[in-house]
Amino acid sequence: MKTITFYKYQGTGNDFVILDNRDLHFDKTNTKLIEKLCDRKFGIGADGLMLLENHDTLDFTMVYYNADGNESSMCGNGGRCLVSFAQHLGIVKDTASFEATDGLHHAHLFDNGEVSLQMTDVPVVQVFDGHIFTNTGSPHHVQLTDNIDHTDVFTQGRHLRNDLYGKEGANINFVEPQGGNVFKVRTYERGVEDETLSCGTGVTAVALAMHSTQQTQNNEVSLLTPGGTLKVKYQPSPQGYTDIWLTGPATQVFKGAIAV
Ligand SMILES: N[C@@H](CCC[C@H](N)C(=O)O)C(=O)O
Repeated sequence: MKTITFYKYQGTGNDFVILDNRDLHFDKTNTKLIEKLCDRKFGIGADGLMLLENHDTLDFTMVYYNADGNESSMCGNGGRCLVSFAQHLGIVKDTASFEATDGLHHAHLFDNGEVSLQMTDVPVVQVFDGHIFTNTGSPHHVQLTDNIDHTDVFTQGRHLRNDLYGKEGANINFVEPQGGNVFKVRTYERGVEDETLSCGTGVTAVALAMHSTQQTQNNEVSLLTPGGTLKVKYQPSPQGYTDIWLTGPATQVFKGAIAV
């Protein structure tokens, strides 16, 4: 029987199966297997699966799949977890540089287990009547709500993801300002097709959306998600937002082997 050695990580409750694929042993075309490994009843269980692979000039390459088994766009919490995994493997110490689907990322690792990840620059934040749309490495819809604890994120998120964004979809974020520079956020993720406990590119989109619509004047905000607190820093400019950093915990949960 064949087994796959895996690691399970979580970043503010957004959880991932991670495989060390530096020897390229994993069959990336096996969508069904990726979906099964992420299945919470028939597999390990996760919001997504990542491969850590070699890179010619940087520390490593990140390959990201959603829980539905399909390769997707950037995952901010996943990127932070993969940086922590690279440190576990001894590939990096307290800084890292890697390539993901949206380009080059830099990261810092701190002694308290937090990881800061530089996100892609965001040239455009589109403000519509009732919502905001931006791409922070992944596409995000941001919508204000006045009772986030009682918002039906699954039903409303699924509806918006399908009816407004079609087959390609988008991630749907609900946000409620808490006063000061603090915002409560809940996210429906495409590819998971459910609410997750936190979404890194999602809270980044929320931070930029709140700044663009003058809900905050600050360059650093705290985002309270069901899985914990993340911080986003950014520099606004006439060209959009640059120097964007996502910071929060990234934790190894366990290591295991699964029969496939
Ligand atoms: N959880 C991620 C986002 C993962 C990608 C997303 N589901 C998509 O397909 O756009 C994050 O932390 O950013």
